[in-house]
Amino acid sequence: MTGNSDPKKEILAGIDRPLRIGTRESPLAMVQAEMAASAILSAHGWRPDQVELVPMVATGDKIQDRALADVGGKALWTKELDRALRDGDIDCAVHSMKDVETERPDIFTITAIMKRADIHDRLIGADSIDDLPQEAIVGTASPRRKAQLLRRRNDLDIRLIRGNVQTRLKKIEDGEFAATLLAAAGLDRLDMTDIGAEISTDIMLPAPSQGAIGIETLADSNHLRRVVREISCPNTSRAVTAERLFLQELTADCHSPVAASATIEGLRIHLRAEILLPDGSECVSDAFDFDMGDVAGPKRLARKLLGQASAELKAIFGR
Ligand SMILES: NCc1[nH]cc(CCC(=O)O)c1CC(=O)O
Repeated sequence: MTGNSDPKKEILAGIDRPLRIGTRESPLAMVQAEMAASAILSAHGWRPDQVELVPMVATGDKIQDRALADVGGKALWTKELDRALRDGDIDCAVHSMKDVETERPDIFTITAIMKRADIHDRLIGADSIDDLPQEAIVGTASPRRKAQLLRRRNDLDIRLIRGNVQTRLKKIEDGEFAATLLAAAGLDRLDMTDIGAEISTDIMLPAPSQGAIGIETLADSNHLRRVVREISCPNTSRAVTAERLFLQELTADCHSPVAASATIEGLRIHLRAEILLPDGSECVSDAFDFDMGDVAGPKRLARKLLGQASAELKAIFGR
């Protein structure tokens, strides 16, 4: 870096080609990448042609016949973007933070987390979980949603549903499933704001990081980090970091029956969380308040929940 001290100038000077933004190519991922792109453009006052989306297919998108929780190997949503980022084919990668493992290769860093959207889940196919017919077939690929549904309605017939948001909605229309659950954030971003009924977080606490979009860069690229971090929302970052530390302490991921939701209250973080048996027969939940910088807070909550769990529930988390 030269001694020239106008940071904006340095940033612009470094970009002798458009900023290449990597994304999965599902319709939702593309919308999210466009949101990141336009936020970067307006943060730096760039012209539209100074960013470029680079779409790619993730392993998780290719495998449609099984629950991803059953697929061996990790990084099902991130592997392809990781390779492109590592090889310099893209400058940054846009992810749904919910799908990003807590253990990431050291060469990457999550440089920005954008302002969070609605964290709720929405039920499609009925007005509420209690309104579902006896033994209704409900589609979900999420062990968390499955466990939370069964906890409230153990008569329900929960079956695997896969595919992107549009595919899943079609399966409800066609009557293959009576109902399904989708993140409000995804539906809203796809302009489906009037689809589905909001489920209270008391019934269905969301997945850690739900509703948050993150942008990853190489850890050693100061230049790109400065470009990208402009679009980070500090409070969303703090909340998502707390939820991810909780998840990490459990050695769990988005295929685990785990829910967590942090909110910022002044200089404190309020973190609610729960762990469940997959059949919903056990749910251990609690909430902690801790200071913003206290990275041990989320870990204490994780250990407290494990401490109250049965041997069977502990075993889900390898304890
Ligand atoms: N695992 C798929 C996934 N990852 C992120 C979202 C929604 C968007 C978000 O939470 O930001 C979804 C779809 C869903 O759960 O309905």
